[in-house]
Amino acid sequence: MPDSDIILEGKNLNKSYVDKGKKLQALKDVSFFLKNGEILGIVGESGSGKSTLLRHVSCLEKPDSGNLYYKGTEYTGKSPAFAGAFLQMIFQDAQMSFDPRMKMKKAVVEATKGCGHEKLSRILEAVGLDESLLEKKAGSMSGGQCQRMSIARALCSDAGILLCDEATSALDVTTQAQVVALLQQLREKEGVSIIFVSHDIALVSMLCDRIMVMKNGECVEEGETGKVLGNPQHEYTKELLDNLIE
Ligand SMILES: Nc1ncnc2c1ncn2[C@@H]1O[C@H](COP(=O)(O)OP(=O)(O)OP(=O)(O)O)[C@@H](O)[C@H]1O
Repeated sequence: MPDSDIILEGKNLNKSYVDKGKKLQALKDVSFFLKNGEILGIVGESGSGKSTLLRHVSCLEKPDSGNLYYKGTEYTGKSPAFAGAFLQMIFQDAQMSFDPRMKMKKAVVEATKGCGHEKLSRILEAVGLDESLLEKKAGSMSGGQCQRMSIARALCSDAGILLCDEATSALDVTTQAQVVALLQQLREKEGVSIIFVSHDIALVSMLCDRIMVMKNGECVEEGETGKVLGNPQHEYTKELLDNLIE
């Protein structure tokens, strides 16, 4: 694919935190790219910097150094609202991401600055939710329904990129499979591009076109899923795969 197919890019991102007087570098010169319509998986053990990277990509945090680009235009240091026009985060606990006092209809339409009814109906159908759920509040919906609704909310906003942070980790196996199938379908039918962060390498290998492996804030390996998993170059990737087989 030519470079013009790259929709999102991060170059040499660095971020340090000071915790109890100790400096911790959570991102060490991390670079990545996401092509249009691609699903990029980011794997790595707890604390490797996956969520930190997504928070930077979505402008919830600013890097100490490094640059972010959307379709070749730099957006480093812009606001989360600015980034929200082209990307949306999907979190692990979808229920918590909704105001418990608010009906879904208000929550979704408000967050998307008045998504029209026709579009909302089409998106609800695409994510496999009945329109009657719009009258419910988050507390009276299942985890799977809430996660689908949070994906619907993201799609209503016209963002073409979804950043999924352990988005299926809190779901039971059946619901997890349904949400994964939905993400694949959204990529095929709606051309959505996705970064899928997970500690579950088996799930990532099933869903993602490319994989990036993170360890201690660094990207240690990156490439097409089949190539990385079929012939891992880094010891850490080999370890992750060995753990999977055991
Ligand atoms: N605001 C912060 N202040 C201090 N340290 C932080 C902050 N945010 C993240 N960290 C540290 O940065 C490192 C990376 O954390 P991060 O949450 O990105 O890892 P992760 O790979 O997403 O882990 P998990 O899979 O458990 O979610 C961790 O050591 C974490 O404690």
